[in-house]
Amino acid sequence: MPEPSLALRGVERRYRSEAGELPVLRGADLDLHAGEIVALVAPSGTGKSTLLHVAGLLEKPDGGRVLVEGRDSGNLNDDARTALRRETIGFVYQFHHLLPEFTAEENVLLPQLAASRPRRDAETRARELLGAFGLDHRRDHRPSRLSGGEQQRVAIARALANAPKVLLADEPTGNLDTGTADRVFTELLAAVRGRGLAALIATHNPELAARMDRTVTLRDGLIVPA
Ligand SMILES: Nc1ncnc2c1ncn2[C@@H]1O[C@H](COP(=O)(O)OP(=O)(O)OP(=O)(O)O)[C@@H](O)[C@H]1O
Repeated sequence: MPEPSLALRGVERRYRSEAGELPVLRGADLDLHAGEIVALVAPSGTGKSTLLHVAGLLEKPDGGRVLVEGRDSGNLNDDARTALRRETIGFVYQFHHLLPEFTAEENVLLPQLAASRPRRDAETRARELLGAFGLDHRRDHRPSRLSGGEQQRVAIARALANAPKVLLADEPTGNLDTGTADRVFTELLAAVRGRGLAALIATHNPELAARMDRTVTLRDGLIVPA
């Protein structure tokens, strides 16, 4: 078996507050291989977002390890971890999180410039990606002038901008009406499959989960088959 694109090994995450300590992840394990799309379906408050943020190197685990293509993120300083995240992981949120003062094209361009891609290459890639999501005519629009479905398509294009190996998504179509959600989700799956990425996608929708390769859930802070 080749090395997983993303591996969680005994990942722990707990939140501290005045009320005490809340252990959310208590030793979570996961292997996610290239070409594999996994649904994460679990009740509200069980830790899906926490898991995605830790897996996506946005939050550090309190224990255990997160390995991306075999590289242990725990051994890296903050800059190196940010660079690893930028180069290997794309993240799609429920609410698009696009930068409001920038156009669609600029939103897809900026992560590439942050990763030191030459501007001309980055512009070409941003246009290709927006074109692939049917957004040629929306390139120069700011997010507020886009529909919800268009905003999420731009967010997906942005997540793919640095050609990641792993795509993580937290309810990526949870904010859209049913018909739009279905279309955007179909496009997301096609983009992930076409690129052979490893993906972990949180959803509350069993029909969307059924379109992925397998489903996992969170139980008592562990990742288990659903
Ligand atoms: N920064 C934080 N500080 C303190 N507690 C937090 C923090 N983030 C999350 N929690 C708590 O940790 C638990 C898991 O939260 P998380 O957002 O990961 O759940 P979730 O499964 O994604 O929920 P939902 O489906 O409602 O989005 C919840 O009880 C939440 O209140």
